[in-house]
Amino acid sequence: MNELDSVGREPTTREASDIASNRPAYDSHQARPNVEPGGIIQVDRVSKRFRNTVALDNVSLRVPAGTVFALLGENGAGKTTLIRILTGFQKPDSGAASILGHDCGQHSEEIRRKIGYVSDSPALYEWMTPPEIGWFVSAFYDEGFIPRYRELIEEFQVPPATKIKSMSKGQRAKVALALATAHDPELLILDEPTSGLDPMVRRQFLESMVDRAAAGRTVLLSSHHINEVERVADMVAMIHGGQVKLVQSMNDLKLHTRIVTATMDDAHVESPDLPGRVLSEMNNGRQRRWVITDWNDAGELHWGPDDGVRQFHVSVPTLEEVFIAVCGQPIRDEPSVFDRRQEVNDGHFA
Ligand SMILES: Nc1ncnc2c1ncn2[C@@H]1O[C@H](COP(=O)(O)OP(=O)(O)OP(=O)(O)O)[C@@H](O)[C@H]1O
Repeated sequence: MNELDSVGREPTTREASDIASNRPAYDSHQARPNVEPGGIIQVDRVSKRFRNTVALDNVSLRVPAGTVFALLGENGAGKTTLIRILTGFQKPDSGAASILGHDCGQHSEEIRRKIGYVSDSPALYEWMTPPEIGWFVSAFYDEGFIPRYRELIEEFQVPPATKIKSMSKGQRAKVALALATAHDPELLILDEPTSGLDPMVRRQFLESMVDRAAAGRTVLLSSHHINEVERVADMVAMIHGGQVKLVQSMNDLKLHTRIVTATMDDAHVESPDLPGRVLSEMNNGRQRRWVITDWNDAGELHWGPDDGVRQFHVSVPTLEEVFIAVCGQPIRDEPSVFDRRQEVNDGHFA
């Protein structure tokens, strides 16, 4: 048994299944295979500056096939700039990016034909109805496009006779998603896809992303909704001030990230060694708090009076707590519904 703690509490495997059981019904993390990094998207040392603003600073990323990969960052972090570079709408100042082996700057048309892309404010022909716009866009794709598009429009319950200009934001978003996915792209890129949508429509969007990944497709999604990312993403890249601060699979985050809090004997005691990499440290007199990644399961804490530790406690952080530790500030979002911090380790000394 792979126990972490000093008092014989739950092993990591149990903890992972407990976490999964708190997930909403549409979450299919457990059903999906572990995908090895393959690099359907490759970003190498990309930088982009707008006058005095550094939008991207030496960003490198690999997005494995068959995953929902989330770019998580606060407003202005650089998410849209990265997506615009990937889709060829913007050129990097330096570095290189490729999708499905095609250079994003040189082969943007080829890339756009192969992928699906929904921007944060999709531009649709206002005077057209859903069938008309579908017919128009189908000219760029094979004959399978129209039947799949019809299916999606029906599934999303979009009113077929209503012109785009008379549609609600959610209905327009559904049309945009149907247009972006009817050619069954290997890669779907979504920039803030659920922003401004009502909960039902958001849920449908999230479900469809998870379904796509389950079918082996890849979804790159930009978001500052931590709770949504936590529910649907397989991997997350935390972006702050144009820099990628952390890239990790959600599984690894849960298994190998911990918060350790300790009360020391006195304020001057040196912090003891920790089995992992410290993301953040809070030192407030006798109270210490560390957010740690690369937590080594074998590295049980055996702290005691000899270490100057009076008592300590180990728990699994929420994604938001990891984000704050990594990026140094909270992300503006509604409270996470996936607040499932669990105690996995504590020890008390008289
Ligand atoms: N065309 C532009 N001209 C000048 N500055 C820009 C331009 N595009 C982006 N920026 C700046 O680059 C930085 C990154 O912007 P970006 O839109 O990529 O962030 P974001 O993470 O997508 O934010 P949000 O979540 O608010 O959409 C911001 O400071 C932004 O003001």
